[in-house]
Amino acid sequence: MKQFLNYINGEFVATDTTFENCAPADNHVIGLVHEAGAAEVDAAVRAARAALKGDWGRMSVARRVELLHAVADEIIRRSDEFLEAEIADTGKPRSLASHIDIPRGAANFKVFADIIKNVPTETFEMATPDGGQALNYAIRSPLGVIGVVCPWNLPLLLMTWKVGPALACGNTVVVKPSEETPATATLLGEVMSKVGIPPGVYNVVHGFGPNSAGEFLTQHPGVNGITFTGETRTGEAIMAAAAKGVRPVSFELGGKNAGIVFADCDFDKAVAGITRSAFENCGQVCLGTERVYVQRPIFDKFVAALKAKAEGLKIGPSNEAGVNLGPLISAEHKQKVLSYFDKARAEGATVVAGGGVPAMPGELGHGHWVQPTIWTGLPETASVVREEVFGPCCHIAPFDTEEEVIALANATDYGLATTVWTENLGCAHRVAKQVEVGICWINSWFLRDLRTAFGGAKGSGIGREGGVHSLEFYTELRNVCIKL
Ligand SMILES: NC(=O)C1=CN([C@@H]2O[C@H](COP(=O)(O)OP(=O)(O)OC[C@H]3O[C@@H](n4cnc5c(N)ncnc54)[C@H](O)[C@@H]3O)[C@@H](O)[C@H]2O)C=CC1
Ligand SMILES: O=Cc1ccc(S(=O)(=O)O)cc1
Repeated sequence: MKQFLNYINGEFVATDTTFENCAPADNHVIGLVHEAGAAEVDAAVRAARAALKGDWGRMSVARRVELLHAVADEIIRRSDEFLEAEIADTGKPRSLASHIDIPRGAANFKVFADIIKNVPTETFEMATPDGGQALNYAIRSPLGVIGVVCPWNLPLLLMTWKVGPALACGNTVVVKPSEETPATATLLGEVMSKVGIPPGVYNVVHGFGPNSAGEFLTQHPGVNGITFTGETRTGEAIMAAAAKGVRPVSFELGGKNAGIVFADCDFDKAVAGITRSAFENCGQVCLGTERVYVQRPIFDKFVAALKAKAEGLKIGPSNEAGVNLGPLISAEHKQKVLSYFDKARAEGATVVAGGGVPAMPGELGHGHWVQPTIWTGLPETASVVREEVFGPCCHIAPFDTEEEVIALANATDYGLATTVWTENLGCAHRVAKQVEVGICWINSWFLRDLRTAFGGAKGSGIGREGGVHSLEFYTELRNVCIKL
């Protein structure tokens, strides 16, 4: 049976406590994950600290950049292995993982290596009170040992989105992958060894959150900063842990994102865009659209078109040709999503599409499948309109005016992303300016340039990462003032 080991100080480390890693598609056991206890987490943090003072800490930026490019190249060279590992762990369609997860996993190393190579720091000349001059210039130093706590929805992509810039800035990392998806973080350990990243720079500790590796890592006093992607409630627990020692956090949390469709939109493009934003990755994307607001003149036509799209999506295993929708990540998450399906019905929803569990053949019957689901007719106070479901579902409501839809979009504690569909650029800009989110897409969704700022407003996060914004978190900026 496959064993998923911790990766500490350049070595794969087994422990006595293991748990099963199961495939979401049919629930078969993929392998055993070796859970890190407090001792292993401590060893990983100590190794990361030692590496900061060793070869890695002394390395030139040029050499660091070279090594990170080598990491990216090695991921691409082994992309079939990464792809198989990611598909087994998540059950997502092969087409999705091969076009998004794995290439982005590699790109995250190259892009941030190039940014650190090219980004300047500021200098200011100043007059001094004695009539002389002084020169200020800034130096960026690594923050130190970074704890990286990851979710399961885009395991390699979201982990490297943190590890790439952290290492580019000269930090060392201890990664805690989600307990649901241990494979690609472990495989990345092999890549790090192969290309010559010094021991202790990249460490992986497996396990759960509370009273396990996640908590041990975030409470460890040797961790200088914590970057986390996951649920808002978990963010609260991690923030409490980070308060001890006043350590900085960067949080990418949940969302309840609105899609806004104006009557003057390019109808077919809007339908295709909302289909993707609601159902891609089986709705398990923090940027996904779970609330759709459609201007009244095209409301009925839009609902009918989205229903046709949802019912046309092919549900099935990763390797089947033409599959659009995989399973949910776990039995527990399926229960959560189905409980929202029940609540929607109980609160008076009209079920336009789906609403249940598809019949799957053979062993797939043990998997965590749900139907793409659309509701209408609910008030804004309904559970599935207020709370993040993180499944393949959306509620569609009509609106009349621009002002009204902006108020509807903003009436949430979250503030991650919005997608707006209109041919009127003036309207698009007015909406973009007023929606309380970190990311606003116009006539598009999940179109990412890694140099741009990414993060959530309100309850959807703290801080921005991406491009030079990542440097703000992963480095300490020191001003040097020389009296000339
Ligand atoms: N804003 C963003 O960029 C993204 C946000 N998410 C959010 O993530 C959620 C789904 O991911 P999940 O993995 O279920 O999130 P989660 O919050 O349950 O778990 C995320 C990670 O935190 C760890 N963890 C849990 N409790 C912990 C604790 N007390 N201390 C330390 N670590 C702990 C888990 O083991 C896991 O590695 C959704 O709510 C989604 O919106 C997911 C992807 C991106
Ligand atoms: O699911 C959340 C999510 C998806 C993508 C990205 S990014 O493209 O790496 O910015 C971040 C979070």
